[in-house]
Amino acid sequence: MALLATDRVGKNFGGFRVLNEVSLTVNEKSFTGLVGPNGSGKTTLFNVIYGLLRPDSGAVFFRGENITGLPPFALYERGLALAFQIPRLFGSLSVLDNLFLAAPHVAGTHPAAALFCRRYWQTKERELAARAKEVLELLELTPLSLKPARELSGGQRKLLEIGRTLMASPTLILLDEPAAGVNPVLGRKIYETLKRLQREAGITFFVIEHRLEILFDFADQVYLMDAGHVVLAGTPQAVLADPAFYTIYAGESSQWRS
Ligand SMILES: Nc1ncnc2c1ncn2[C@@H]1O[C@H](COP(=O)(O)OP(=O)(O)OP(=O)(O)O)[C@@H](O)[C@H]1O
Repeated sequence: MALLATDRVGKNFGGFRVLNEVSLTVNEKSFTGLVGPNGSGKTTLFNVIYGLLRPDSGAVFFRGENITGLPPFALYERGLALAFQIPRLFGSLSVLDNLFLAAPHVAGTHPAAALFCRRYWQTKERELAARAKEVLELLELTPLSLKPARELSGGQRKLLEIGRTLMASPTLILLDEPAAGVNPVLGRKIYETLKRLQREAGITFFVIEHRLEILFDFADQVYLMDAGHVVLAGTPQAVLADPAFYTIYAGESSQWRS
């Protein structure tokens, strides 16, 4: 069943067509990859899905609901989270505090709320602590809980960024290049963790990746974009067996641009 769907999404930047009638679906509990050469429109599509950009045409559906143009916080609360390529962490705060700050439905510390809803906040805090503990265990970051985020290695920061998305117990996580900037062994380890989350927690992943040699070992389904179009879709094996894949990666294709 389709958890996420884009229906003929179009986006122009100053007369340049960056997304052209992009229609795709991400099935529930799948590990779906989005690949394509530089500038093919992958990040723009993620930004449209995540409400960071408004499409010029078309629509985005999440669990059957039209979410086009909804802001990121509204999507996060619905179970759709995005992990940025460059982790957006608070460097001087601990790993644990970075997780706390990512939790949804935290309305802040209004004095009236603190005074009159004490029991509510105490329960809320206990729930948050339990969730953070779970997330740290899932990502094997427990020993680093109290370390300031700026002292983490590149790979650990990526895991913490993913951990921040997990605080909302999301149904779907969009990931922009989780293996970028880390060595191949760590890149694979990150993917193994994601795959475990897919299997054990039933989380759906939609992942942009340039490191195809890693992604293709983990994805169930892959979309290939070129010049703003989806040009191939299928299992990694099917995509690799299609001559169009090699033409595009040889940089010969721009015939779809309009
Ligand atoms: N805010 C913007 N204003 C103008 N043009 C933009 C903007 N964002 C992206 N573009 C252009 O849109 C095209 C698609 O960019 P996008 O970042 O979506 O591609 P991508 O497939 O994610 O590339 P990469 O793999 O290099 O990250 C590029 O030509 C880019 O220069």
